[in-house]
Amino acid sequence: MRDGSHAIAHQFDEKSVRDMVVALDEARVPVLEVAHGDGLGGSSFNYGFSKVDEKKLIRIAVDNVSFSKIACLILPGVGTVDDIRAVHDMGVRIVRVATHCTEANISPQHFGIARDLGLETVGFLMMAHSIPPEQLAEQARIMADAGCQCVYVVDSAGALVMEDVSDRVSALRAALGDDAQVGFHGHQNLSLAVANSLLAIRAGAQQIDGCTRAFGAGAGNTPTEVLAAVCERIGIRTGIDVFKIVDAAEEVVRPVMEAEPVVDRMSLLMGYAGVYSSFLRHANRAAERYGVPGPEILLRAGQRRLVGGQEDLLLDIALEIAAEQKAAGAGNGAVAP
Ligand SMILES: C[C@H](O)CC(=O)C(=O)O
Ligand SMILES: [Mn+2]
Repeated sequence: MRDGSHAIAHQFDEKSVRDMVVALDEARVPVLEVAHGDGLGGSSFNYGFSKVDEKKLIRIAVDNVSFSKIACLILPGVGTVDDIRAVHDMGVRIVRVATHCTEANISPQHFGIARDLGLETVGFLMMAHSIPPEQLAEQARIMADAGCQCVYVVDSAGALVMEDVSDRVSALRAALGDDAQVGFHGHQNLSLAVANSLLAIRAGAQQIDGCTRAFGAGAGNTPTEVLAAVCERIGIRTGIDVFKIVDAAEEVVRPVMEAEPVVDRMSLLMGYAGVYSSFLRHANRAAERYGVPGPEILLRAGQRRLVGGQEDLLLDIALEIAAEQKAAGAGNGAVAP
């Protein structure tokens, strides 16, 4: 539900969250993540305002599970340690601290406080395609040393291709040993999220993210029901009830979605150019507002290696393209003196 929040511009209401939580809990999904798409405190001009306060939605989630643990994501600086304390008091069991993959050094305070509160901890190294495995492993070590119990390779752009995933997971496994588990969070922009998740499992990842019906940013995330079915076919026990998750995906989650995430020109280019999946709706809006091509915005965002938090720079790029278009238009048909 947290990544799905991006796909509906953070417009979840109470009923949708309640219905999804009940269905996923019944399907025995071990962890359910609820928050604004950009984590606790994400509701803002830069990221987009939530329709319903995330704390209300988190309360609903906590009150409606009997099996699943509720998790919240937090980006240090977007959310604060007070948010961690608040969600702990509400009954959240897991805190997932997300940083850009080169910035693990902003996470130790958050892991420390979460562990002191008795929360389970997960670290999210976002845009993991943008640095090599050994460097990613060094960043993972910073998180583990700070008390993180599972460090994720986060393919925010859906840009990792097969061995790109297993090499990163293996590097993290080697660097972390028994100190922390390794996880994988995939996006579908190159249609590889399920295959990449299997490769992550084979390389030793113990926690894998998914979204039923792929309901997440960009072309969506690893579809949980597909991954659960595939795992069952090849003898990997997830504990998820395949028939119940398939029903939940079709009957409960799909009706909440505005549209099915697809690999179309925009989302494919995100995977191709290594662009943060949650930029999709922001780029579409900027393209429409300034009358410029969305794909061009994404390609330039990739060239500039924009990272999460730089959503406002998509507007700068759109304005730059608009200015170029105007200059080219003014040049056309001009008569030489
Ligand atoms: C805050 C981001 O949306 C986290 C995430 O899901 C990703 O980087 O992917
Ligand atoms: Mn994501």
